[in-house]
Amino acid sequence: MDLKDHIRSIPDFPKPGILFYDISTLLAHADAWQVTMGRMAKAARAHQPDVIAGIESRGFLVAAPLALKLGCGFIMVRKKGKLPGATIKHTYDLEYGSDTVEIQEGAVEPGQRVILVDDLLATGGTFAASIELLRKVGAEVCAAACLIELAFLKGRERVDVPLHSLVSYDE
Ligand SMILES: O=P(O)(O)OC[C@H]1O[C@H](OP(=O)(O)OP(=O)(O)O)[C@H](O)[C@@H]1O
Ligand SMILES: Nc1ncnc2[nH]cnc12
Repeated sequence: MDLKDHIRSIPDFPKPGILFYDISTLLAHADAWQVTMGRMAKAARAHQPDVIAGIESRGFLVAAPLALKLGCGFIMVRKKGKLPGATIKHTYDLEYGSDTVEIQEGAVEPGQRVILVDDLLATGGTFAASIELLRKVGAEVCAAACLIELAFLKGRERVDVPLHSLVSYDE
């Protein structure tokens, strides 16, 4: 199955000049979602993770089912101000705008193998910031995975762990 057949692209969202890759159509298609999660699980399993970390919000849609499929725990990398207790923050640039991600201290046991998962890799700022946060709380980030890679933005160069993407766009 070609997953691209199930991903819509919408010009000029959320800003002029941005071609937005919309996974709503893929998630709404039972077979396409099943195939997506099967492929991601196959790539992820090889790294023998203890924990799957998902990035808010679209990343949760992929990361939480992946954790269930692999029998791993799931932890959240969230936008600022959403997590209770002691947290660590990092601000970074997006393809459109900027954001701050946050993780709870103690979210992982020191040395636990964590795979970081998001729906889409654009400039790589979100992955790079989240990897930094996970390391600060003692995780061993063994891999990263996403459904869509915008290869022309070269975000992969900012990710210093093995990165799996299921679908790649060159423009
Ligand atoms: O590689 P980058 O340039 O950092 O961009 C990728 C990030 O941008 C999108 O999130 P967005 O901030 O739109 O939030 P959402 O998941 O809550 O929709 C996407 O889900 C990734 O998390
Ligand atoms: N072009 C894009 N489409 C969908 N989500 C994104 N997140 C960052 N860039 C994006």
